[in-house]
Amino acid sequence: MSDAAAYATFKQTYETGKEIAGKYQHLYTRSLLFYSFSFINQGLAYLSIYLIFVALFSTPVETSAALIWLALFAVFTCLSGISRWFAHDFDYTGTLPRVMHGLRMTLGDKLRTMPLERLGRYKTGELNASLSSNVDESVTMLGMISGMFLDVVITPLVVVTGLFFIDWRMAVIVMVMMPLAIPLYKRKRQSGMAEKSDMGRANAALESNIIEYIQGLAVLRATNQTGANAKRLYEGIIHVRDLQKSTIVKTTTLMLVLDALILVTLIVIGFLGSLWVGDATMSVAAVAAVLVMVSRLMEPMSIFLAITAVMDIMAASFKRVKEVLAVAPLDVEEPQAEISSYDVEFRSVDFRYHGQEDMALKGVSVRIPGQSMTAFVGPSGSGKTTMTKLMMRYADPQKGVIEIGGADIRHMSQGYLLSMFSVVFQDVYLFDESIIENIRIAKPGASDEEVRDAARAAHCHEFIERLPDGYDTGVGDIGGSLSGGERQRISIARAILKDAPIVILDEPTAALDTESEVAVQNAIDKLVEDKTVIVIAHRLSTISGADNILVIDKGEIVESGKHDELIAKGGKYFNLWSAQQRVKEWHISA
Ligand SMILES: Nc1ncnc2c1ncn2[C@@H]1O[C@H](COP(=O)(O)OP(=O)(O)OP(=O)(O)O)[C@@H](O)[C@H]1O
Repeated sequence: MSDAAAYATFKQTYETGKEIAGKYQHLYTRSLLFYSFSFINQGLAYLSIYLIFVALFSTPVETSAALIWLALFAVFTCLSGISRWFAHDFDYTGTLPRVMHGLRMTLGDKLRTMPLERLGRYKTGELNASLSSNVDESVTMLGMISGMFLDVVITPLVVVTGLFFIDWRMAVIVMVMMPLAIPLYKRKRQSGMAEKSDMGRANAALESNIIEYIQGLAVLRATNQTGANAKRLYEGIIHVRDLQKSTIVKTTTLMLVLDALILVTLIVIGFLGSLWVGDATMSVAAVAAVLVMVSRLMEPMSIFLAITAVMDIMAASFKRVKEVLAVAPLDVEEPQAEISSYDVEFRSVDFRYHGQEDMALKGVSVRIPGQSMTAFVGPSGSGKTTMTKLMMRYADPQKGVIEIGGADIRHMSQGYLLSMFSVVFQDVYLFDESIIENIRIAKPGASDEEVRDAARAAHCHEFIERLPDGYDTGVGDIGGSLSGGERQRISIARAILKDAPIVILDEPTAALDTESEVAVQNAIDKLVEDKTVIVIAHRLSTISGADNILVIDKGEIVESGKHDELIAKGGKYFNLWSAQQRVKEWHISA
């Protein structure tokens, strides 16, 4: 234990423990002090066994002295037990679950404020692992480890110090034998961290493979690809099994060697003790007491390597938690912005996605006037969605400024900025709650009547009323039985309820049949009244009435104007329009 590397590790573990404990640090430190006090008393209790034996082995037997030393033994044991009670899991009132809760809440807040672009780089399973198993492992192991570690260190130290007063030769034997464990410890520590990191990575990858496999099962079945993906999952399971096997084999071997070392110590003590009793340089009481004490140390010493494994798992798990906590939120610059309108302006905006070579947006400068309808058109991958994402601060552009109402959006809090937007996507996510709560999510606190009014305006009241429990029908109960158009209209009801001044429509009617399209279009007409409306459109016929059309190509705005102006110009828009007209004609003649 006096070895520098071991000391550093103990210190690091202590520091990690303080970090995990967060605002309960003082209780953690207090708990360690109580544990230390407990194990000092435990060592003293073991030493008092010697005094009891001396009294019992004397002729005649000194019964009253034996009883006094027994009382002392009882006092030390009680003090040890009581202080362990105060130390346990920081204190006996349940601090540990509070630490776990606190850490999860901090992680939850981090996910809420993390730039969406950064969030998108994680696999679902990775975040799942950080929030659940890694938090569990970090905190639970912290609770386990503090007591175990101090038990292994302090009790033997007290006993060995006491042994010097009983028989220095015995103390030397124990001091020589015990440090032999240090090379084992060092070897285990070196390989341990790498193993635990590998295991952590393999488990996170497996969790994310499982989630992706389950989420994508419907698509995989439809494309008859279950076999190929199951193979990836199977390989992940095998990899985790192999890592576990190798860790168990290594750890068990080292533990058996350590157990053997302790047994050899006992045999050496018994053998030399017998010789020294024989030449009258040591008493029978002393040999008996030393054998009892050293065998009592066996249990904590034999779990010594298990403790190092726990220290490694805790450090590796908390490292993953810390990686998530270290992601910087999008800063909100001071002073907070005051806005005068809902115009949206891009000034020389360049944006490149993380890890991509090509720019998604190049020198985009455009003003989208408030209370008007602007359409983004252009080929797939041209940057239309990226423009809408940047308005909501999905990420900050590498160059340029985005303003709303004349104010830089970096000067707006996330809550304020997002309160200005309603978005209707093609894919509508419904939470596993009732229909009414699914709509109310857009405006928590809205009354039932407000929600129903929004649903009526979005033309979904009728189909909701026909569901088994009307508005209280659980989305989980009806599963995928809502049609695309119905889901769209629920999404529009959310947007109507939110009543935000800027509405983004990501081509919501593109995937619908004609009947649903008419219903959804009616709902949209209600939603966009008096709003700044931005429509991402592939089918140009749906936006020919827009106040302004921006034609985007390879991240640049290449044309802008009204439909008639752009047609007259005979450029990119004209080509897109003509191509779509030709497709329509083919459909009619086919
Ligand atoms: N999360 C992402 N990470 C990396 N690259 C991305 C990401 N999202 C989009 N891109 C890339 O940025 C470019 C612009 O994408 P964007 O989604 O803005 O295009 P779009 O015009 O909306 O396309 P579509 O009409 O197909 O939706 C594309 O090259 C795309 O591959």
